[in-house]
Amino acid sequence: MAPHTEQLTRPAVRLRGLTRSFGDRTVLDGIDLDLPAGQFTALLGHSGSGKSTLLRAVAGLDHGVTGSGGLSAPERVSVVFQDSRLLPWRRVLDNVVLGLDGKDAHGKGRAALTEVGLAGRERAWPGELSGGEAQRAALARSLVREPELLLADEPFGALDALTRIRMHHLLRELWKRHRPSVLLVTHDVDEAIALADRVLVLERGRIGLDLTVDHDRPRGEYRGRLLAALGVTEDVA
Ligand SMILES: Nc1ncnc2c1ncn2[C@@H]1O[C@H](COP(=O)(O)OP(=O)(O)OP(=O)(O)O)[C@@H](O)[C@H]1O
Repeated sequence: MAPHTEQLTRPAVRLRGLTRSFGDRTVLDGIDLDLPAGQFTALLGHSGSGKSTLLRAVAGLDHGVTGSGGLSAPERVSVVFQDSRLLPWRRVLDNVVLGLDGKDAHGKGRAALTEVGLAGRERAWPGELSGGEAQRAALARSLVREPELLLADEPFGALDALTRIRMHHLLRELWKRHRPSVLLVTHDVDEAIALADRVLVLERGRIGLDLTVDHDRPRGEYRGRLLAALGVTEDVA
């Protein structure tokens, strides 16, 4: 990915009136949203609120969406899911460069694996990796494609707490270095505040809260507002 050279002016993603229904149930109800280029955005919401549906729409994977004003997203989009989706019958490096053209694909793949801390594991089989290592490999597979937009659907949801924290650092570092736009779907308010510069809450098919996070301010300020937007009180009897 090219180093960050431009200001956050040009929207990478632009949604106008994005609507998605399944039968008579409307899950996304006319969403208007701009994601500026290079911004790290997290999307929170209750289970079933439509987070993955929105992400799939932005990824161009859902042809059932409708909209009054269209949907635009960059050409180079990478998606990372909760499971790494590595092909078990291909070695790690081959997974990372799968489908990649160009004579230096393997060199780029090795560099990406080094960036995510997997140098030396190029010839391992996916089954030999831990959950965290597999997600690192999935991130390398995304990176090597130099995405303008990285979509991540609960990428750390299946990891233990310590591995999650390490992965948070890694993702934030990779983002700072390469500056793709990121849209991270998560259930975890603390993860959203730790990683993102903007946190959205999806509620009844709309963006119910749109919060800009200043990382120099105490996280508690944001935590309370986000939990309240999700209808959660912090008091434990
Ligand atoms: N292909 C589909 N057919 C029918 N209903 C669907 C389909 N995909 C999603 N839905 C419904 O749309 C709603 C939103 O689903 P979605 O997976 O986007 O929620 P989510 O916020 O990502 O949930 P979670 O946090 O549990 O992953 C759910 O009620 C789900 O059952």
